Amino acid sequence: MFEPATEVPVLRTPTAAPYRYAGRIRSAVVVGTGLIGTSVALCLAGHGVQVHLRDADDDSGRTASALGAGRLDPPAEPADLAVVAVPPALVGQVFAEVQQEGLARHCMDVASVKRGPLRDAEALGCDLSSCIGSHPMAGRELSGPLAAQAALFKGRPWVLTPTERTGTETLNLALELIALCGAVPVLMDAAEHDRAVALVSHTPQLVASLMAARLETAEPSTVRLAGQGLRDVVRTAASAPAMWMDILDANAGVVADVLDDLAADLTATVRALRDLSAPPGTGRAAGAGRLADLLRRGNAGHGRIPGKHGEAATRYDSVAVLIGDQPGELARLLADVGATGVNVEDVKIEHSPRDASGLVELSVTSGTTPGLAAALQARGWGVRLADAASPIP
Ligand SMILES: NC(=O)c1ccc[n+]([C@@H]2O[C@H](COP(=O)([O-])OP(=O)(O)OC[C@H]3O[C@@H](n4cnc5c(N)ncnc54)[C@H](O)[C@@H]3O)[C@@H](O)[C@H]2O)c1
Ligand SMILES: O=C(O)C(=O)C[C@]1(C(=O)O)C=C[C@@H](O)C=C1
Repeated sequence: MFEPATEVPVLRTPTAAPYRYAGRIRSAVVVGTGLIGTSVALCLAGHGVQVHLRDADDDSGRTASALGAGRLDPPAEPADLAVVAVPPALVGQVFAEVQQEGLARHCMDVASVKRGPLRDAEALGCDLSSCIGSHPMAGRELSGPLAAQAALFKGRPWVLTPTERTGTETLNLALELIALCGAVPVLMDAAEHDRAVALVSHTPQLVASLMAARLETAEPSTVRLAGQGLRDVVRTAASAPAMWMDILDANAGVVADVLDDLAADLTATVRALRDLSAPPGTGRAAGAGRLADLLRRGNAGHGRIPGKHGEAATRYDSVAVLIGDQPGELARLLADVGATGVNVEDVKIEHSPRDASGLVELSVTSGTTPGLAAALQARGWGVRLADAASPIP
């Protein structure tokens, strides 16, 4: 396909390998100062890069600047790199503007689809040797600069889609940007990327929306019972519809193929449940078998989701601690955990809908739970040990 740059290690699969920072990016322009653009800008500014911000919406630019993401004036001479973080349908147009204005010597975008922006840039006559497509596999269900986080990309895969026309310097700058954001580069071609994200990102978004849509007309007394299971499934249903329309528009056929397979599984599951609800001796056993097989396949698929830093999912034990709903309570708990010397790998908080309390689930390395639970109990915390270890994706 193309020759990877020699100076910076290029990885086909995510690992937590260290990167050399070659110091190529001294200045950058971030176009689109929403969630992703501002998060990137905060990373760059945090590494001493001179960051210039541009957004079609003045408020967005001003807010990002006030957060310390960069300055609002344009660079006096072309910046080393423009990071284009606008909706996917506008990427080609913004690449063309950056090149026509001489705003930066190289451009990369971060859009969630890769074939469309490349096609648009080509159609608009952009110099593709200095443009590169990319997609950080990290985000939030929130938009805008106020949702930005410098740590958003830490340990996450960040896809790069260079073509045979991409210049080595452009690729090196993109790799350096990914390194500065603490992410892990994964090289793919644009079509391969779009097929992969149809399964791991675009279909999950639709499933979340479909499930959440079921709640629209549900009885308030039903919705009130929502627990963590539902919240985990529907979190991304809160995402901005306009952005997702743009993404799905650019990958519609591929996503429809994945949904066809899912629809077949749904139909089979409905049949299995109908059989299971029939009187004994009329196919109940077969229905139960097919349902059990689906649940087993779910376990197997879940187990394939990589853990932190792209490693195989690690199994952790968990300790659940009851905390009161008062200022400083969580900080006091974490300080007490810290005092025991046990490293917390993940924290989940389940709020009680009725009481002024919550259940904090601390995931810790397997084997450390008995000592941790005893130490916390000794400090007055109400503690429950979970029966089963849970993998952290
Ligand atoms: N949201 C996510 O989780 C996520 C994750 C990875 C990649 N992405 C991709 O990142 C890009 C940005 O997404 P976001 O979530 O940050 O969106 P956002 O809505 O938070 O920010 C987009 C910003 O682009 C600005 N903008 C629109 N048109 C512009 C133009 N012509 N010139 C300058 N600014 C313009 C908007 O005013 C807005 O501030 C999208 O391409 C998206 O597909 C999003
Ligand atoms: O976790 C979220 O809220 C996301 O937005 C994540 C997510 C994803 O599906 O992984 C969504 C779309 C982006 O293109 C990249 C990341």
